[in-house]
Amino acid sequence: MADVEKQQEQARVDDVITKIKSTETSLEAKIAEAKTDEKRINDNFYNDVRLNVGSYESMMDTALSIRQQQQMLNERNNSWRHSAQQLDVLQRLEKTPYFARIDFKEDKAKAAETIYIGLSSFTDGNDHFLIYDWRAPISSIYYDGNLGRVTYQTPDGEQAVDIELKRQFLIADGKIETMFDTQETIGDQMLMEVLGERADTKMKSIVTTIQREQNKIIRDTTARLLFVQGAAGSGKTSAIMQRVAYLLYRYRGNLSSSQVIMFSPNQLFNDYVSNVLPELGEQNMVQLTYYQYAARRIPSLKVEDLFTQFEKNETAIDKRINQLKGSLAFFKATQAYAKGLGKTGMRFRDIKLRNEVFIDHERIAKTYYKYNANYRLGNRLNATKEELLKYFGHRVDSEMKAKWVSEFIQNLDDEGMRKWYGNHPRNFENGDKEFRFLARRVVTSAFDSVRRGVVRNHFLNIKAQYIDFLRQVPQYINLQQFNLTEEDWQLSVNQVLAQLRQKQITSADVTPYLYLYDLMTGKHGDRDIRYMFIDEIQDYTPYQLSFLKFSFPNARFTLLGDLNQAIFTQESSHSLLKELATMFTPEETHVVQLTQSYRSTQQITDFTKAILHNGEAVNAFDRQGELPNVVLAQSEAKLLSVVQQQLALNTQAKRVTAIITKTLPESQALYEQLHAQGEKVTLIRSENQRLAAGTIIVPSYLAKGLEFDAIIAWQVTAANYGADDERQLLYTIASRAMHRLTILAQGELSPLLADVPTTAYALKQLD
Ligand SMILES: Nc1ncnc2c1ncn2[C@@H]1O[C@H](COP(=O)(O)OP(=O)(O)OP(=O)(O)O)[C@@H](O)[C@H]1O
Repeated sequence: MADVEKQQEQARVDDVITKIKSTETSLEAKIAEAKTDEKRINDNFYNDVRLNVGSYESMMDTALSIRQQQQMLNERNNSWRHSAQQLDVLQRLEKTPYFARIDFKEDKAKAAETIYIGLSSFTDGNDHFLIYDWRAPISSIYYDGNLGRVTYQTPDGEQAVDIELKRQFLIADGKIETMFDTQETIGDQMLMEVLGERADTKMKSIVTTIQREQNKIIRDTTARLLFVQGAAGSGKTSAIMQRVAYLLYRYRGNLSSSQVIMFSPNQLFNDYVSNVLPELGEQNMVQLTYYQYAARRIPSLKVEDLFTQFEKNETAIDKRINQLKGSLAFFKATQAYAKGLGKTGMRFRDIKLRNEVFIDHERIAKTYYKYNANYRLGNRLNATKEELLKYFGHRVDSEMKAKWVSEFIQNLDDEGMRKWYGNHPRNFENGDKEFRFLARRVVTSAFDSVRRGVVRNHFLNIKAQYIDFLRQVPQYINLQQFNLTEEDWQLSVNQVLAQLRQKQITSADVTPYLYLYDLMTGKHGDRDIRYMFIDEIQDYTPYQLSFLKFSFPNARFTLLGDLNQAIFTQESSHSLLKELATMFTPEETHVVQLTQSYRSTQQITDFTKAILHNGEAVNAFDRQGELPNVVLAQSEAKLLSVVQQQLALNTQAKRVTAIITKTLPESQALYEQLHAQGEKVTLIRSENQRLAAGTIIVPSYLAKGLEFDAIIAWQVTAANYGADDERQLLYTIASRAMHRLTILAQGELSPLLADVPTTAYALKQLD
């Protein structure tokens, strides 16, 4: 491109940066002022507040004045925080003001308009846009169209324009490093440059190179359920991070990041993606794992964690039972059972006070079932609680006459009196009234655990109820359909009972347990959450998804997954899609399939996709690299030296390596050995760790969703990956590699690699 043109563009960049800097200066002044203001209010807080606690009226006055001061403080605080956020964005813009330019015509007869697109919009003093936010409606044409006629969505409907020029820039520290005009949607050149970079311990945003299909996901605002099936490395996770940023922009003022939740596969992954939104100038949404969500709701039980779930040995019957417990049929059975509880069968516990029955379960049951059969469980429960509290009140009244109460009050010293009166004024009409006041306080306090028990539903016996439900499941579900006998089933219920007695619950039981409890108590879920994102959807059961839909009734769902990578639900993952289809109506469901894989070189993608049988489509991106290596050795010592050699090679090529083992004990053992040899490696043993820079060793189930320059897959043997249901796991492991893949096995290689063409890898057999 002509140098003149580059100079002109650079001159514009310089001009925009000068304007950005000047806006920064005025923002800084504004922030300083708001902060000083805040400090002044804070310092004078108690001088400015009228403190008067003499009478009730003057106390109200004081409270009001405190509230006013508080409000003033909050306003100042908000204002400088908002400005600080703006400043943060400007500081980013100052380094890279924009990455694209588009020239287009709305009308053939008119002159072309030029816009520049960057991380955020920026206007000059006259409200003239110097930079358009990448999320603005018009910016969509950068991602969507080729040159020529294109249309884009605006809040007022579709708009058509003719694109005459599309120019991309790489600007660093205010200097244009490269710029080129492109015919493509987003030039391959730019994408190639980005993809050739090294992996990082933190995910990066893809804002400059979003692909057309991804743009569809990012900007979809009409679906209630947006389902994305995407091959490994096709940018599902990247696209949802961008989508959150988009939604926060599109609904600014009406949607806050706290109304957006993302369920992710593990904590390590949360840490991995934690920089993307801040990089885009937005706050992170709420991120949690399903385990955290469930465990937080039942603090009294120990919920089976990821490690146990993955490493336990399940029998074929266990697997079928879990499949049943994850099905929609089981979800419906829970509903049907709960409905039946409106007539009979609710289990109640006595409410006790110091080991004595205070309200016995029969009284509770009688109260509960005296209401009309049409009453919903939640209303029935509330009415019961009201009634029980009334009864509690009567018991307090009669207890006030007890001898211990008058003795207690008579023996109170001044300090004790003060405590029982609290803030209550002591102007009683007569001594009798005063005594009754104190007696009520004393008795209510003595009975307080009973009142709390009523309010907090302690008289419900959820454990017994859940077991009762499980026992009755054969009445609702045909066990034969799940290839189970009545005996298999009842034996499994005994196991659940034993676990509950030890205050434990498996991941297969925790969701039905919570759902049953919610139905019993009439809980309606969290209505505040507007958007739910679930990544790695293939590891969820239809039951869990239905439960999440119930728990977040006002949320729109974006579900992302790769049916090729189901590591917990394996064979049932393909029926998931069918079951999903029944959860939302077809009109409100959008399905997008991403088949292009961006993460890995063509050689790695071709190798990994050959591991799959009847898999979902995967297309390699044309980025060339080495063939994957497969090395076989007879002894572990030999294999270990191969690891060391490969690590040295990778380091030399400035590639960071992750060694992935199947299980945690294997990771630990390998770590010990490498460590003893003086290798610098970090063992990732729990999801609560952070990803370290340098070589890491990680068990397979923690590597979900992550990516690394180079992968060494340890012990890909027939013993470790022999069964067909480990195919998806092996695929997941291998597809983490961006540039290099090494597969190692001692003895017999996994038969799951048998169908990979021998031309797709380099084989070395050591003796
Ligand atoms: N449009 C894009 N521009 C640049 N890089 C991209 C683009 N799309 C994806 N990538 C890169 O490809 C890699 C894989 O993306 P991502 O992790 O989002 O894929 P995924 O579909 O979630 O993968 P998996 O299911 O295997 O975990 C990342 O390095 C990401 O930055």
